[in-house]
Amino acid sequence: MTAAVYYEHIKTCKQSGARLGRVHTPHGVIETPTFMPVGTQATVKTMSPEELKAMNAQIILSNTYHLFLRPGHDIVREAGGLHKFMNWDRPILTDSGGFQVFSLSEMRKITEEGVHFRSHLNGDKLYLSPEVAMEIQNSLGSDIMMAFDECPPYPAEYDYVKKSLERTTRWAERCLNSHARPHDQGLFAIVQGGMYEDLRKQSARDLTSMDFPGYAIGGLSVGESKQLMYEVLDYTVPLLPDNKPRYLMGVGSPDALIEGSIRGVDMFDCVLPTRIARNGTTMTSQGRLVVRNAQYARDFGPLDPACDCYTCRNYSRAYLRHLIKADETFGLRLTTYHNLHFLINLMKQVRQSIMEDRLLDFRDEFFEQYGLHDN
Ligand SMILES: CC(C)(C)OC(=O)NCc1c[nH]c2nc(N)[nH]c(=O)c12
Repeated sequence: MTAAVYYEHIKTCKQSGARLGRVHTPHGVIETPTFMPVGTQATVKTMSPEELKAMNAQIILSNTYHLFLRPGHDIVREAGGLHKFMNWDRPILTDSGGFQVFSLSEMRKITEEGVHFRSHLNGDKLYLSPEVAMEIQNSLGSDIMMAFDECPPYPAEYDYVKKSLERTTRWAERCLNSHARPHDQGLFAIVQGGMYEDLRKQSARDLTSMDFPGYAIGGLSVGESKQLMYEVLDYTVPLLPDNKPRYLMGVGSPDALIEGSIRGVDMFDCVLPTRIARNGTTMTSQGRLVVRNAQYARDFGPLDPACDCYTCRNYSRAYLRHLIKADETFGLRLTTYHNLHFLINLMKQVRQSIMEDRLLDFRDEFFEQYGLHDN
């Protein structure tokens, strides 16, 4: 019986070492490298499933922590699972809640068993552990589940990071042992280890010895410089098996997506495109454009002349600026649609460049146009 989630290598870019691949899941095949729109509370904010399909979103991310707190994973299970609940029939990846507990909730206590914390919504005393995180993700019925981990703060002392990654490894084993549906849900382990090379190697070695269907790199994009993040990737990605998907968590600026792909990463997620859209900041082929700025009041051209998305084909910068200034929901929808389309289209160009063995050339062209000369 083949595993529910497996990686198919298509080719390696002769110029950059990046790879073209497919991740097979129970709800469909994902062409990689790919960017995953974030739908934390069972919706990619302001987007309908039809719009996400129109822009060719292949897979979306949702969060165990948030759905555990609200509406409760039992309701989602009774609805027939997350795909049915949110009317999305393509792949879903759920994050495990570990990271969100540490970044969202107060009054938390970490023990070997798990984490006691208070809901950031109503202060209720709650508990998450590897076993509970697996039970929740089983109820959600996501195609790819993440192991329950601790993402240490940055910066963090060597000893703290070492103890934390060793517990994260023990938690990963408990997730593997309590996985009820390994044949229809793929469980990815999460490599931690902060910015310490020997700890990243220890985490990768211990987790890859347990043979998970896929591996994520956590604990990056936590405030470190991009150069330091790329350095950590340079020595961490090669430690991961080349026949399994590699997922860099929380990373999504255009340059980081290209640099991560060059280093062999297959999957990315980030709230950036949806979050900045809601305050009128957009990603265009000429770089970031804050469409709410006064200079666009009488600019009747498209947001991005080089873009063929619904927003750029039908509306002007002046109209978008007006909607955002007037706090009109439609404005948020239009900027969100464009930003997601921009990143999804960027990854399509990355895959095309890998196919043509010219990803480094593409990076230089993109950086030049996008105004990223300093990288
Ligand atoms: C600050 C942002 C969110 C941009 O990045 C990170 O924190 N990056 C790390 C990260 C994101 N999501 C995760 N999920 C889990 N289970 N573990 C993690 O380490 C992470």
